[in-house]
Amino acid sequence: MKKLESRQDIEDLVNGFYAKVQKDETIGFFFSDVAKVDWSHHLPKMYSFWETLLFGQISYKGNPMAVHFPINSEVPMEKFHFDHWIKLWTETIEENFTGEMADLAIYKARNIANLMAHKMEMARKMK
Ligand code: HEM
Repeated sequence: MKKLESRQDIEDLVNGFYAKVQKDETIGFFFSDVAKVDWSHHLPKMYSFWETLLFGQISYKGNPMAVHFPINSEVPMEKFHFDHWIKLWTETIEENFTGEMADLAIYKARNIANLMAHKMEMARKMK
């Protein structure tokens, strides 16, 4: 199987992941109904986000946590949503890629998702 090693690989991975997300019954509605995501903006942002995290190519400058708070105040983003997000991400990687970078992409996503789940829960408690 292929190593995760180029910008093109990241684009393929991100496209594959969000194709799953869009038709997913557990988390798809956050994108289509709650945030009404413009995919032509969101996807390139996610390519850069992952390129920055994995290859240290600083192409993403943003605050990945911040955009999720307004979504969370409309519809609670619960731990099980994040667990499901991780499941889809891990599946997409394992179906297409192998090697250290692929493992790192799973590891980093899991850390961020867990932190994000915690922050969303805290934000709901502060209300
Ligand atoms: C259930 C879990 C998640 C849901 C439903 C979700 C949903 C969304 C939505 C709807 C947006 C678009 C916001 C907008 O443009 O208005 C977004 C942006 C984003 N998400 Fe998530 N997300 C989840 C988990 C994650 C995780 C685990 C990560 C990181 C590993 C992540 C990283 C990002 C980044 C980098 C952006 C773009 C931020 C920017 O605009 O600079 N998300 N997310």
